[in-house]
Amino acid sequence: MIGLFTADEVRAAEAPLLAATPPGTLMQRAATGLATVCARLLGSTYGRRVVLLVGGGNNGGDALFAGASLAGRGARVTAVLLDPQRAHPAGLAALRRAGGRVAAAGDRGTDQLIARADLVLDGMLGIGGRGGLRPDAAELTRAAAEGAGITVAVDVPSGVDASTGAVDGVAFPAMHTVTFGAVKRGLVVGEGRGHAGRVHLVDIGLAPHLPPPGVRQLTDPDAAARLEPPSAGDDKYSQGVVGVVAGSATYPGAGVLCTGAALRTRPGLVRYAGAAAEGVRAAWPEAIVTAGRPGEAGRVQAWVVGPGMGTDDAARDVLAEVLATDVPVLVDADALTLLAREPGLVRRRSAPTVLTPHDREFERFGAPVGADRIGAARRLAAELGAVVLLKGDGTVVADPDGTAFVNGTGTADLATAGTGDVLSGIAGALLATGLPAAEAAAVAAHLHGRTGQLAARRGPLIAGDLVRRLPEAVGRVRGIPVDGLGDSGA
Ligand SMILES: NC(=O)C1=CN([C@@H]2O[C@H](COP(=O)(O)OP(=O)(O)OC[C@H]3O[C@@H](n4cnc5c(N)ncnc54)[C@H](OP(=O)(O)O)[C@@H]3O)[C@@H](O)[C@H]2O)[C@@H](O)CC1
Ligand SMILES: [K+]
Repeated sequence: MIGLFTADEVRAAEAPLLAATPPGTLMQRAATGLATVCARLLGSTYGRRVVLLVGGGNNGGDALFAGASLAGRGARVTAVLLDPQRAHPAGLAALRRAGGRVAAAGDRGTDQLIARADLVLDGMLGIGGRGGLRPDAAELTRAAAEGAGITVAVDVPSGVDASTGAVDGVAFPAMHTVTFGAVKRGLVVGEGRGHAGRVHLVDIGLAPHLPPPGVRQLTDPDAAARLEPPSAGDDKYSQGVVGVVAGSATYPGAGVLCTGAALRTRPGLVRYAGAAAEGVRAAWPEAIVTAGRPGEAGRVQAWVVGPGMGTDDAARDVLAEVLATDVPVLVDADALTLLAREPGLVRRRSAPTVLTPHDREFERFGAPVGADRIGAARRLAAELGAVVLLKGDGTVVADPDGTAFVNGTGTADLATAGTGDVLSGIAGALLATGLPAAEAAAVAAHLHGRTGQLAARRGPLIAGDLVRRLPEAVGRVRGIPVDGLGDSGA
């Protein structure tokens, strides 16, 4: 698992390390790692134009030392200083010694310099940044956004809140972020995720000083460890039976997608109960289908309730019936709308409940998501005593006990009708296996994102493609090579 940390946690961890190492050691480690990544991105350094955007703190110091290293390898490096009086003196001296040039923000020609750069390094502000970018920093950021060069952020893209990912106004649009010692939460969640690009972690020796992470990201091996294949003694019941209540007679699609996703994730046994029975039976002869109530479907180890089921009184009664059971329940879509009117239905449960809102559904529970997505998901989870899977850029899963996950997989192609129904089916199947609810939700988000990445490689995807590609994606997460895809990366 990858630990995700706030700026304060990183600062606190740095303190003993700074005290135990000679002055400047950590910055040298950071700058060396940064220069290595930049050189790799450039391919060759000789003659390449590099512009450093340099703020008055240590983030600027990192950029200056890395720039000195690139200048030493033949790159044509110019530092643009936001505040010439406060630029890191030793870093500036190192850059000058290596043959780098220095300009000030606002000098004539700075915009053209940035526009023509092969690589723009953002060392304006890191974990010391507060609030929206000041006008001069915002101006340099705009120039970098318009240029054609590779954009690399030092530690954190300037303008992104390192702890929450919030962006107030503009922020540096990095294709790559080279971060030091620990992955900051703001690089993987909310608006920050889109500004950070690919994240490269440079080891500066911080790990032993970091607290146990309260927020984590799953890797493929973490997900694989929770997607155990059936063993020789398993039968169709022992893998966990999942029940699905989704879709309506007029719109059976949600029931078909949700049931299909559950079957393809964990093909033990799926029971369907509801008005889309006919459509589900036709699509999935493997499922056991009833047009009756959930109580008539037979015993299950987890329920999925909500997608496409409507919000009328009958739907409300079905939801109440499912929530009155003593097994884990995943509540999605229409059932979230109903639950927001009657949150007591979930508070009185003893078995785990997982809620899977997007932002508008979340807001129905009383307050908008706001800029701190992890904080918002944790608040609602604690309030309702339920796991909250908040969909979005960097889907957040929050457990009522305070632990949380931020998903690291996925693609913008997943923003299409029915993909949420698929996620619910995957998560329901994993809940039925007995995984702790927050882990089931986090693994489901991971697998759903990987499946989307896989499906999107062959062109625009629709939700049904995800269902079809799920077995391949499970194999891939487990590290089994998939024929015909040409590489192993996502
Ligand atoms: N500590 C260590 O051992 C190590 C630290 N490391 C590096 O140091 C970084 C942290 O350095 P830091 O603490 O000096 O703060 P930093 O991020 O440079 O920002 C402060 C500057 O930004 C300015 N500024 C603030 N808000 C602003 C705004 N909205 N708009 C515009 N400007 C704004 C602020 O101005 P001021 O408010 O003081 O006027 C000040 O000039 C960290 O991210 C990592 O890169 C690595 O070398 C590894 C070892
Ligand atoms: K930065």
